[in-house]
Amino acid sequence: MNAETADGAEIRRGLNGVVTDTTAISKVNPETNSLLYRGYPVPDLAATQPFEAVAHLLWTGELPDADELAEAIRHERSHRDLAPQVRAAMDSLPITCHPMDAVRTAVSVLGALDPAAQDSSPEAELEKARCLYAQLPTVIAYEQRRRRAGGPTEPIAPREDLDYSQNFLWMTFGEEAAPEVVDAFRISMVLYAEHSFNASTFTARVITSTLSDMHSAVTGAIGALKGPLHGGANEAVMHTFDEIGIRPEESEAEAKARAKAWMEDALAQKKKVMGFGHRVYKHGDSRVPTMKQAMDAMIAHFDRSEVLGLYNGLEQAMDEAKGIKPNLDYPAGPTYHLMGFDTELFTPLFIAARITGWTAHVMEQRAANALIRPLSAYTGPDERPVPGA
Ligand SMILES: CC(=O)SCCNC(=O)CCNC(=O)[C@H](O)C(C)(C)COP(=O)(O)OP(=O)(O)OC[C@H]1O[C@@H](n2cnc3c(N)ncnc32)[C@H](O)[C@@H]1OP(=O)(O)O
Ligand SMILES: O=C([O-])CC(=O)C(=O)O
Repeated sequence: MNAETADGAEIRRGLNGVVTDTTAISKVNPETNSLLYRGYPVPDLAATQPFEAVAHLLWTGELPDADELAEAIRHERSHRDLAPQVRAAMDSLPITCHPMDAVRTAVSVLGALDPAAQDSSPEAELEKARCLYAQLPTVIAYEQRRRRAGGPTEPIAPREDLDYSQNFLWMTFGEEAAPEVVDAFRISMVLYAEHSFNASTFTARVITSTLSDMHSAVTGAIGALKGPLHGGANEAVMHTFDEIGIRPEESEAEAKARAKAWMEDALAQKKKVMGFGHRVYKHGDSRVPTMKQAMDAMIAHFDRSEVLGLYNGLEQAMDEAKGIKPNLDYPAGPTYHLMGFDTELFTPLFIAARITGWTAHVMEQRAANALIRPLSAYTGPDERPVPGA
């Protein structure tokens, strides 16, 4: 819904359609329904690359060669531990708080503890990015365990013999995940890693543009990601599935019929259903086919065809009624559910992936900074006297 100011300037609400800057990090192309990270098609990266290589690509602009990848893997594995103050801060929070609040707090503490927090040189920023990416799985896995334990608990220590995805699942569940599960998890990380000027990345760039520090930018970005119109949608998708009812004894067709009826009713009530629609993609999210394949693999692995019934029922009814397509959060939610994560942990998993994109944007913004400060059209009262002045 755009408007005009009194002197004819156009107002683009929500910055809809406004190009605010350039970026060399990723290209979202709704015309061809494609997404490139540094020029590489993301489905091809998801099919072939470890998440460790994609992180390196986003930060440096190039895929690592064998030596660089070995070094990236070594760095990630040796920077997973948390300072005791981080766990103490998390333990001081009630488990009734949302895990996004706990992760946001942990990042804030990590920033406060970092002796290089105010050093924004490219070398210091890259090191901060790599450390945050290595530490966030430890934070998130601990938050999952703390919630399940009902309060402070012993974390499961990271294992240096496991890669990023294997170790993430190990620290969360205390057992080695099946290779199919590890691969689906890795794919989700690659797909969630980066998406140009989305709301959370833009938030990180706005904060950086004031010459604030990287941890502050990431803390703000987490706040932006939490909302259900953005990353919070993956959690909201699962709440929809729960509201419809997940019945493992049910056939795929029965589940599909119930989901279709639920969606028809929701749309008749003019509800917004999370996991559908996108500001940029209007003909489908480029990442959904790859994530759907990963979800299908989990459905087959855990033998849960009723989840596919719910998925297809909602998608079909939305398409028939409004032609609105699913976004990445739609297949990601049920995938994380099947892997065993609590629903409230889904958006923190998005953080673990997007930390790579956010920090790449912080570095790009800083390298060619301009304070981000748009204008507004004033609609309050005309000038008037203060009583008694
Ligand atoms: C990884 C990500 O962050 S992807 C995004 C995750 N967010 C969600 O899934 C939340 C649900 N989706 C939405 O709210 C929207 O599609 C957004 C916010 C993502 C994009 O929205 P915008 O580009 O601002 O479009 P807007 O919200 O104006 O929608 C345009 C029309 O489609 C409808 N629409 C869009 N999405 C949905 C939806 N999920 N359910 C029902 N109707 C929808 C709107 O009601 C509107 O209809 P109208 O013109 O009759 O009023
Ligand atoms: O691009 C957006 O607006 C939201 C999105 O899909 C993402 O951040 O991955």
